Amino acid sequence: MAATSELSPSKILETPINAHDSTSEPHPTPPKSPQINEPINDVVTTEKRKRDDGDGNADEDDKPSLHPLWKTSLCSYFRKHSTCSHGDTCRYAHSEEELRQRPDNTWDPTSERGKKMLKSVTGEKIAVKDGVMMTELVDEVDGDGGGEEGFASNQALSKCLVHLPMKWTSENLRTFLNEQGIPFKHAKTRKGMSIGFVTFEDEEQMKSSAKDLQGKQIGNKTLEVADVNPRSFEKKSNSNVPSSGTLGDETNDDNLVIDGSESKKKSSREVVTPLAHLSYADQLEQKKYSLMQILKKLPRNARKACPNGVSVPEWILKSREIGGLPCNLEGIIESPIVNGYRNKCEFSIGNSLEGKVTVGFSLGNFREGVTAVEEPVDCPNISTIACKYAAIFQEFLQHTELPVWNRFKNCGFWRQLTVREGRSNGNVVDAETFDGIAEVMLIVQVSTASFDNAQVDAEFKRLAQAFVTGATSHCPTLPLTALIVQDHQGISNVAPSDAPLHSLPITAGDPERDVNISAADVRIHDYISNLRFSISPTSFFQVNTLAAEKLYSLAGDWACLGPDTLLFDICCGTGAIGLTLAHRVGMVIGIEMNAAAVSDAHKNAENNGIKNCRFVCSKAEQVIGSLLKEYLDVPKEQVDVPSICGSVSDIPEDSACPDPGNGENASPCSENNNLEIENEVPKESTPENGNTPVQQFKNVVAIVDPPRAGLHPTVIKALRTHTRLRRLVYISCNPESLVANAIELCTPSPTEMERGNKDNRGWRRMSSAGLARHRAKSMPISEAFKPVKAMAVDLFPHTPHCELVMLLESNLDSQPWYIPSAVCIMKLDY
Ligand SMILES: C[S@@+](CC[C@H](N)C(=O)[O-])C[C@H]1O[C@@H](n2cnc3c(N)ncnc32)[C@H](O)[C@@H]1O
Repeated sequence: MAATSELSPSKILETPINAHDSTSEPHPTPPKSPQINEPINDVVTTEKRKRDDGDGNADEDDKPSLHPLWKTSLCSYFRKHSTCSHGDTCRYAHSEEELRQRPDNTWDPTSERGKKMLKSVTGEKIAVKDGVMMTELVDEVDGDGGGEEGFASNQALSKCLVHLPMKWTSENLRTFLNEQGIPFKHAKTRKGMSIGFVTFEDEEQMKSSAKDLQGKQIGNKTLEVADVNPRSFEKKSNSNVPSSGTLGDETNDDNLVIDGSESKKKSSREVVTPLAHLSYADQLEQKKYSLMQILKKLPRNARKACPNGVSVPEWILKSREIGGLPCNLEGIIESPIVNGYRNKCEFSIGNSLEGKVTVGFSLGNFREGVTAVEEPVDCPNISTIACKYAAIFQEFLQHTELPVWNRFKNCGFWRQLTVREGRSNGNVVDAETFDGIAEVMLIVQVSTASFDNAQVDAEFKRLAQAFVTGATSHCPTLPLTALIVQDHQGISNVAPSDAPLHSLPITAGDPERDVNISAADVRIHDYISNLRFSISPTSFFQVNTLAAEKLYSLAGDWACLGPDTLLFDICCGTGAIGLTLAHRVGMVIGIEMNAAAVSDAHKNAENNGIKNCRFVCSKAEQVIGSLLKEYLDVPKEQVDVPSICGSVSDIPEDSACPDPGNGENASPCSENNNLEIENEVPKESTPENGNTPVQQFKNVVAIVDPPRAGLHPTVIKALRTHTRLRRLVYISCNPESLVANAIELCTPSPTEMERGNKDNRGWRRMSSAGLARHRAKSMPISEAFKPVKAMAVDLFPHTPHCELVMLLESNLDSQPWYIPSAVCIMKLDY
């Protein structure tokens, strides 16, 4: 990879990107060098590819000018024909062995390794290629009985097995070892994790068994064997071993670190900012390439899902001319700042590989056996201020009497630190002086259950004092606006939005200022497009404010807004999109399930003097139908738009629809948010009282910006089937779910509905695209959208993530089946 980072940006941009996939044949001509912010579609022609690598005979190491993507994709021509006229000089790999890893550490998604990786990512199981780095107390390994002596007393004769099937019990593991003829003394698994612990009779048995087990296949998983070492650092007196009953029965000798090979260990920089070793131009190139690979799934899957007897839409046919893409990917908008841009950082708390209680980033996935936390050293996306507060907190934790959360035992006290920053208007943050960062909110997540109130209160006082002293003793003084404690008992650190919050006084004993503001009133502020935004502790706000400004204005431009426009801002958070675009439309309806964010949105409208917005607090799937009906289902004579069959709210919520492919609900929601419609802004502009007659909105647009899982099927169905909604701007930080949702939105309807197509069995094993194809079949007959254009906006420099924006439009007249009366009959049929 050294050659990659040495390449100059201009070199990269002059070098063609391989974007041909297994469906494009014969060999495509590589596109003219794509420039940042220019269309980057690779045109497929019948010409042969030109070589760009001289005679192609030199060793890879001797080729500093090689494209970073050299041999990082499999040659589709070779795959199909088992031959390729370029032979060894082909820039695409002819075998899995020849295939190189991409600079962002991913593999060609069509390769075996790529598929494996994709599977593990979509199933939320991040592969442990980084080794096992468990630094927590693991003496009580299993809860499923066995009655055996724990292995803690035999650490020297124990090994940790990684990549076991998650569901295996200790009995499964023991059966497996017996079947494989592996002798052992004890064997246990850990519930909810893919690791197990095996203790052997003696060293010789351990060595030979470890050798036999290493690399064994269990299903599609490859077993890894890691060491279990006593944590010598724990032998010293450790103030983090609690005096309370929760962890108090541990002896220091029971503290273990399970450790993979040295060579595999990663730094927090590599984990958090895996692209940081590339120049920014190269990073953008990487992201475009990855996005293109994902976007190609849209026409492929929509074609597959296209019903028999219905002609394949033009956009799918044309996709071959643009390298298999669904529409032009118009480029990628750079982030205005690339370093220290994050205004929100969540720091884990755990033991470092050296055993020190550390506030920083986890080096991997807990379920896969990685618990080590390392300081946020050299992570260029993290602001200096956030690192300073992490360091202050880490120092505090060295002397606290309360224990750090233990993920094995689900007990402990200190769990997580979140640092949120607010800028002053128009300021680009200066990493050294903190100029531009006007406010900081610290949120410390704890679990107070089973701890003595008096002790907890005393610790909170010391904590507040530590932050105040740390902030004021720094030169220049660090801003500190609020200190919040979030009390959360759950297994993972992801707390529900209604987890109790308490505000701690941070006034350094100044009685004048020593009033405790209620946590519900605590906000920090930031600016987008000159509007001031209030942000509550749990409200979503884009982490890169300056880049978000570009994202929102792009979405507004593509939405074709005007005074006649009714804009639905779906998943609106604090109202950022709707409010920044409110001056360009007649009215905004924002929908958001987080009550604190909706309250922020109201405040933000009021504080910025915006009167044409209404914010509704609910899950979008629960209100989208009734809102569309309320605003759009007006008598025919009032609206100059063909109307098919009335309201989507007539469509029952699809309770039979499975959850998104990852097994999670599309929208986790705290119970108290459901279906509550909060006060509207402004009251007098709602249609019920007639001040804003609904017929004035000739143009109806939705901008959706859902969480990573994408939109709920009910929302997709409502957006697609409402005849007045013809333009949809989809913003997503997860292009996979955008593509999956777009498959449902863009696949043509059959001429008549298939009956009994609700068999969702097996959806858990489906890819998100497969599931979308399946769902597309049960979409009521309706006009499909078509992808018009797409553009990326880089909100996350140094990481593989990127926001993707896609414009989808529908054109009712172009549908051959569109005969209003006939359609109505079909709909009734449905
Ligand atoms: C990616 S954020 C976008 C927020 C906002 N558009 C912005 O740019 O700041 C997604 C938002 O969707 C909200 N959300 C998640 N599921 C939802 C649902 N089912 N209905 C409504 N809002 C939802 C989250 O609370 C979060 O505020």
